[in-house]
Amino acid sequence: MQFAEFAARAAEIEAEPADLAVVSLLSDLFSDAGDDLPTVARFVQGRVFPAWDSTTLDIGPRLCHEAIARAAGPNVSADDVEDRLADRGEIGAVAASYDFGGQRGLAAFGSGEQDGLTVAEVDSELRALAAASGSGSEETKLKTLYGLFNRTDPDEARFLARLVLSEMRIGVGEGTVRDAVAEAFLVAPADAAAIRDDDADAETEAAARERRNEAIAAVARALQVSNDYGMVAGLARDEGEAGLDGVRLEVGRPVQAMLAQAGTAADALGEWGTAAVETKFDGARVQVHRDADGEVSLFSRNMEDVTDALPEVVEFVAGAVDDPVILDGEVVAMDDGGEPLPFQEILRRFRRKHDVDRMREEVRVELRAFDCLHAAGDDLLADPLAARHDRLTALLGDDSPAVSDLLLSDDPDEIAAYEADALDAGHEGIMLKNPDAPYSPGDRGKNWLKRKPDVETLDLVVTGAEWGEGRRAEFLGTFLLSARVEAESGDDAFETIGKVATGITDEELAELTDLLEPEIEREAGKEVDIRPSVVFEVGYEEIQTSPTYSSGYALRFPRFVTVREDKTAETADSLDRVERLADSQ
Ligand SMILES: Nc1ncnc2c1ncn2[C@@H]1O[C@H](COP(=O)(O)OP(=O)(O)OP(=O)(O)O)[C@@H](O)[C@H]1O
Repeated sequence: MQFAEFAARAAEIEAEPADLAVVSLLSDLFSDAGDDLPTVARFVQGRVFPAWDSTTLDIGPRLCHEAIARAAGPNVSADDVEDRLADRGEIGAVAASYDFGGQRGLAAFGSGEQDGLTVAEVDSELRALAAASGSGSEETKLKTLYGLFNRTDPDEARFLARLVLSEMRIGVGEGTVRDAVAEAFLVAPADAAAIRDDDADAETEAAARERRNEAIAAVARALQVSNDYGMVAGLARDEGEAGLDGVRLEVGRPVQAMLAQAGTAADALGEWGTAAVETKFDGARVQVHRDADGEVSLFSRNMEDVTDALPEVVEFVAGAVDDPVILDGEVVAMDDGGEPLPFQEILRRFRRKHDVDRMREEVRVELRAFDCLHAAGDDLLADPLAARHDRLTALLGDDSPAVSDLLLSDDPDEIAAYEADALDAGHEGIMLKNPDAPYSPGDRGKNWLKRKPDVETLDLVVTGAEWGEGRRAEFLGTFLLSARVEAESGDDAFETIGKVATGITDEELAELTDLLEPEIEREAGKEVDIRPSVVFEVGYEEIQTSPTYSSGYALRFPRFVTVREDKTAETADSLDRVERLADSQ
């Protein structure tokens, strides 16, 4: 498929306000995509790599602006691009506003043959770009990107710019892609017609809807297990539902973590009669994969590969497990006496790429596994928690400290005593889980409840900052924070809620500046806009309603706690949560 064709269809989808019509346009695009189907299914979501793959293009706004400026000609600088961005508000519109005068024009002038970019070419160039590393890689990336922009017309440039910055924003979320895959390849045309036809009789329509829902469920299950929209789209087309049903967990390919809601023992017992009670460890979520060759890999809750940062967990698993497995757990920091250390300590180890050996001496980490998703060829997602936990104990041993103790109880007093013990031992609280529930990846449902007495903090996204003054002039100082507003389409928005400047040491300011500077989108005097990507955990006294910030709320006495390196803008706290916390104060 020509990239121009992809861009035209993406523009059409973006302009379509009705959700059902978007699914239908997307389904047509998938049907027409031919060999490029997997790539197109990723591109519409602003992805080059599957969701499970933590490879990134690693292109910050600055690099993208520079590439656009180069392609736009010698009189255009990255600053000009940023000025236009301030005017137009969106990188796609900025890219489309320049005339890159690409090769398409030349080709049309010469042979008349089409020499435009193809979807496959854009994909392979971006993949090559992602693989560039080490010294000189910035320049390589810039050249590749410049080369691509140079060959685009304005419509293509719009979507290329958005794709490289992972900001596709055409109103296509994961649910839309799921429904469109089902509609394109699994729903019979007669059923699709019956659902659309206002005059279809009720029984026919209900039966058609049921079949459509079954098809969507088959796609959803395959996506949960694989986190690969491209592969699932291809399978749905080539092998139908039978192909999707055959998708299995693959050791080495992470799945999304099951999440928890806040809740109490009374909630748990009222709902399930008996609750599975566990310690809530104050660490970082880790998914452990050990393949048939004994190779161990570790992933964060964002499915990012953190294997190299945690060698002692790798060594422990390699020594303790003989079968291929996927385990879910928490990695915790311990002091020399085996007491748990605060969460901030584990963050000094997690995702670390340098000085791992030195840090290993400073902060000791251990695994606390609490779930087993796969063991020795068996996928266990659909099994009840109690059975999965038995499997975990069988693997690691009954009294292994690496396995969470699981208490099955229907007695509120017993649960209260368990909670008191957990807190006494320095843990964060307890988890209450439905012992009969399956493992539902990515789901923050009611089957896992978390209970912690600590004052609440918020995980907010940094969307702006101000350069400091005097001896802090080289550092970003005051940080503007935003809460996430979930959109059906998947294009989250971010609404401001406050600024934080308290609780940060000079050393931290330098680190935060290094972290945030590449994400700067615009500068005006001392103020900068920052691409939503870094998450701060922030404490506060109270949440107030306030007209000062776009969320309608403000934080009283906000203070910086830590950078949530294990979170991304998409997993930061939502405005809904802020509202709930404000209501419950
Ligand atoms: N025994 C356990 N079972 C499940 N999760 C646990 C357990 N012990 C600790 N956890 C951690 O608790 C997290 C859920 O609660 P918490 O609110 O602390 O996390 P969060 O990252 O701040 O928020 P959230 O996960 O709700 O977005 C899990 O993601 C996991 O990392």
